[in-house]
This record gives sequence, C-alpha cells and structure tokens, in this order.
Amino acid sequence: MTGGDTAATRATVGGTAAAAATAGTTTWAPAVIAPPSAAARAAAHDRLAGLATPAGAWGRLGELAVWLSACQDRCPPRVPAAVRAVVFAGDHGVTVRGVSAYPAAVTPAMVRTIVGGGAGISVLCAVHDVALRVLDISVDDELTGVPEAVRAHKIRRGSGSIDVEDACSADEVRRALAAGAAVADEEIAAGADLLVSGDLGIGNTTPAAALIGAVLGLDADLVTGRGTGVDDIALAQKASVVRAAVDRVAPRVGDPVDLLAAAGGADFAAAAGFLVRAAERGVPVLLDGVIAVAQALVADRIAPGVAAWCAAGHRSTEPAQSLALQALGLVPLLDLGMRLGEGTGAVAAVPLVRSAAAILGRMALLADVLA
Ligand SMILES: O=C(O)c1ccc[n+]([C@@H]2O[C@H](COP(=O)([O-])O)[C@@H](O)[C@H]2O)c1
Ligand SMILES: Cc1cc2nc[nH]c2cc1C
Repeated sequence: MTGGDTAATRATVGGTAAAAATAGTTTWAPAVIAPPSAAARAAAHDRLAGLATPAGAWGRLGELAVWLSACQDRCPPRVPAAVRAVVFAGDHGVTVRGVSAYPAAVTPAMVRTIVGGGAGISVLCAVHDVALRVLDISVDDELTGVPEAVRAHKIRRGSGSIDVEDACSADEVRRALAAGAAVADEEIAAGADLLVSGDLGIGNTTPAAALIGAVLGLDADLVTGRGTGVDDIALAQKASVVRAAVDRVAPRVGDPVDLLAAAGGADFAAAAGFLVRAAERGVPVLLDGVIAVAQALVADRIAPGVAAWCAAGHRSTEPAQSLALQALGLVPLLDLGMRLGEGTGAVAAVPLVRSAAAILGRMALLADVLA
C-alpha cells in the first residue's frame, strides 16, 4: 500500500500547546496519540518477508523498516530526507552536590560550541545531512552574543536542587511543554520527516536517573550511572542524591506533568512537549541517551502512545537508559559505549534508518528472482 498524506498535512488531535506558546500564554492541553498505521505495518512486514534474502536475514534493520512504514502510513517507506535535530539545553541546580565530573560552566560553553559548529552533534549532523538547532531552555547564563533564535524559548536560568526542592514551578513546566510543542510544529513545518531530540546540561544525568527511578519504582543504586565520568566516591554521593530526589517526589509520580517540575526541569519539560507533539503529528523520532529516554518515558505517561513513534538510536552506558528502554519496549539500534548526549547517539543511527527504508523500497523480491 502507499499512503498519500504527509506528516505535515495529517490532521492533529488534542492539544493546543503550540498555539498557546505562539500567543505567549501558558495553556497546555494533553494530546491524544493515534498509533502508527497497522495496515502499513502489515504491508511492510509482508514485503520484508518477500525480499530477495533468506527469511529474517535483515534482522533488526528489517524491523526498523517496518516501524518506519507504520509511522509514514506508507509501504514501502520514503527514505527520510529531512531529518532535523533539536538540542534542549538547561542547567541543573543539583550540580552543587558534586554529581558531575565537570563544572556547570561547560553548559553555556557547549551551547556556543554547537552554534559554532564544533560540537560532536554538529559534526555528525553535517556528515549525515541533518538540520541542527540548539535551544537555551534553562541554561544558567545569559548567553550574550548567541543568535536570538537560540534564546527565543528560554524559560528560566538553572533549576532547583532536586534532592531538596522542585526543579522549577508548575507554570514554568507548562510554558516549557508548550514551547517544546511549538518547536516540534516549527520543525514539521520546515518539512521534517524524522526528528531527533538531544540534550545538553551539566548534571542532567541526575534528574534523568531520578525520573526513571521514580516512574519505574527502581532503587537509586540501579539507576545511577557515572554520567560524564564521576569516580567511585562521587558515584556514591550521586546515588544518595538520586535516592533523596526519588523519595521526595514519589508521592507525585501519578502526575507526570507535576513530576517534571519536581524532578526534571524546564529543559526536560520542553523536550517532553516536543516528543508529545511529534507523536501527535505522526512524525517519528530517534531517541538518544539517558536524558532523551527519561524525557520519552515521562512524555509517554503524559500522552500514552508516544513511545510507539520513537526508535532508540543507541544504548548509552547509563544503566537507567537501558531500564527505561526496556519499560518502553524499545531496543537500541547501536551499542557503541557512547555517553556524550547532545543527540549524537540518535544521529549516529540516522544512516540505519535511511538504509532500512531503501532496502524495503528498492530490493528485488525473491519471487521475481526465482521466476
Ligand atoms: O546521553 C547520555 O546517556 C549521557 C550520558 C552521560 C553524559 N551525558 C551528557 O553529559 C552531561 C551530563 O552528565 P553529568 O555527569 O554532568 O550528569 C550532559 O550534557 C549530557 O548531554 C549524556
Ligand atoms: C565537554 C563536554 C561536552 C558535552 N556535551 C554534552 N555533554 C557534555 C559534557 C562535557 C564535559
């Protein structure tokens, strides 16, 4: 089967967050997420089985092609041409507890490096023809001199230390959710047929671990990893901070929007809003490491069904990422021992998505070969 509609023209349901953000209000309405097309999935499954290969020979690359078909409501799928990545940057007050191997000053410095084209994500996006945008959502710096577009969605500077206080207010979370949704709308309006959500922010593996621990009810020792590379002493300290945060926010776990204020922050909320809106608009997303996956886990609680529109680009070294991926039913495409963030593990997998689409669209069928 082939589908005529594009993601950009498909009808949207549910939320009004983008309009609200444009109007500068704080309204956020949760979305209803339709699943990817079952008919296109079935057609893709059949076509995959008929390709000129031994049965099952494409392994997970074949599954990826089937997923893409379902998301595009089209078999064979188009090869994603307009891949667009957005990096949501924010600082985290919890860095004062010594949970990172690097100082918070790295966050604004790396925003500038992305703007200048010298970051890891900049290079991967350039080599794989992926459009890249970095947004200061809650960096604890004025970032003077960076293009205004980078700061256009800034919600606040930094966040509270989540072991003892909320990361941000409920109103800031709602504004950030709306801003993230508006950004997804902008990327889709620019033609995106595959999106990537990336993160940047010293200390952000701590809120990511806390959110995953809280949502999945897992002990701090299971979800705490070394992040940028902390030593054993800092790792133990980080686990105690994660435990304090999980204990503090546990009573609020039933309200995922509130949980973003309690243990995430404005940058996490913006990324979650981006993921919800992408799923609502029917545009597939490649996820990166522990931060992106924590945001997807919460987004899927806010709007059940978000995860069906996501594929996992890679397995990060952070243990919480694997646990959250398992809970979301996602198997990572790459397993390279990476832990950079920025969206790099997702963009590294873009050639796999393009390969999967091309295989399903262009290969000969075994029946024709043998005829
Ligand atoms: O994506 C991941 O799984 C990942 C794992 C470890 C570190 N990071 C990146 O490193 C920063 C957070 O690490 P940390 O140790 O400061 O919490 C932040 O900028 C992330 O993008 C990212
Ligand atoms: C240099 C550096 C680059 C990063 N990119 C994402 N997180 C980062 C953390 C550090 C320390």
